[in-house]
Amino acid sequence: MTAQLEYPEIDDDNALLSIQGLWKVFGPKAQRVPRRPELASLDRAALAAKTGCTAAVRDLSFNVAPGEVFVVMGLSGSGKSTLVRCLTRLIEPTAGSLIFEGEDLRAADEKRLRALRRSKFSMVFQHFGLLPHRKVIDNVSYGLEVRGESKPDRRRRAQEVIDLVGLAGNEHKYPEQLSGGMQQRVGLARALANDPDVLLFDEPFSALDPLIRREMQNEVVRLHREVGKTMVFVTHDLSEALKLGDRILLMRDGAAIQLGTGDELVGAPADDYVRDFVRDVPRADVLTLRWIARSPRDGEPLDGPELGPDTLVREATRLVLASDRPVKVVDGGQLLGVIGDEEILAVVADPADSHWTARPSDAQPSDRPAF
Ligand SMILES: Nc1ncnc2c1ncn2[C@@H]1O[C@H](COP(=O)(O)OP(=O)(O)OP(=O)(O)O)[C@@H](O)[C@H]1O
Repeated sequence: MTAQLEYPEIDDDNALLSIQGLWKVFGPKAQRVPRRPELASLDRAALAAKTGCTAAVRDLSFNVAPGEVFVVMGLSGSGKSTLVRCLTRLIEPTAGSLIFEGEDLRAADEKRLRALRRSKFSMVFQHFGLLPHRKVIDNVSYGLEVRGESKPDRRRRAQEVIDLVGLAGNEHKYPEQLSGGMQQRVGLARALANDPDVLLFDEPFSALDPLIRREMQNEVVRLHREVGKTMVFVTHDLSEALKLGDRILLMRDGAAIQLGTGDELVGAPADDYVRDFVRDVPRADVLTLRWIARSPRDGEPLDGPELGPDTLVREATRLVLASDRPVKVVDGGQLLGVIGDEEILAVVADPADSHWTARPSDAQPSDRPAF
């Protein structure tokens, strides 16, 4: 049985970014596809065969909360890059609405869009996009220059973000003198220099080797903690998505397959596709106690140790196995359920390829933000 934990959606009023019915169709007479149900309902391959069109993004609706790290994940070709470019209309959507801070972005003219892209959004790309003939400090301050800020202001702000991303001492180097990881730090600093409301990342670390990649992921986690920016982060890497994302949108062939927190995707996959996707994830590192707590049985002692519902199974394992009493899962003084060896071992000893799903828990995700 699958756990049915409901995380309420962020409603439109408190969303920073609200996307409704978004489509991007490439190909001849693309506009007709979202409008005509007999075309809109075709899967990607059938649509391509019938019309020559590709639905890169199909009928996506979701809200992004202020301060959230929203991850868009999917295999190559699933539509991630197209989606993230549609958000600022670098790619013009075919249908749907885009509301940012209450403003209808699809109604914005070119001038307004340019201003928004300059002041509210910053993008970090896979291939850094640095200007090779400019020093680090001048790459970082480029956006401020375009915005017409004075040289002393630019320098001050550039230095601030260079320090923030750990590039101090490299201000006067040229990009080619830096390693890939350092170049991406310049990309990050440049994106932060504008003090945008939203940072958009398109597979920023895919070109980096695994160690540097992990280091840069940690850097994003740290920066998010320090500057608290809203982030939309595109990746095809599940572990990256789980590490960074408050919520993850899993896409396939342009459509949304599941939107949820990492533990929801792992604990309650929406279908076999998601189940396959998360099959190799070490569940004990992702699932929290709220997923495995059960109601106490008749006569069971309730004087065991207490843990919070957001404790990872991995962190609770030692205590649960060492305790001769069931561990109580307690939230704000309220008993949500108990956990014994059986519940822990079902997760920890689970072979990677078994069809595992969390059991329903009495625990309520009451301490989650109201998404
Ligand atoms: N300009 C275009 N013209 C026609 N088809 C396009 C265009 N851009 C993207 N597509 C198609 O749209 C689909 C989604 O592409 P997109 O690049 O958004 O996917 P992705 O998930 O970002 O993949 P990747 O990780 O490989 O970049 C693909 O089938 C792609 O071939």
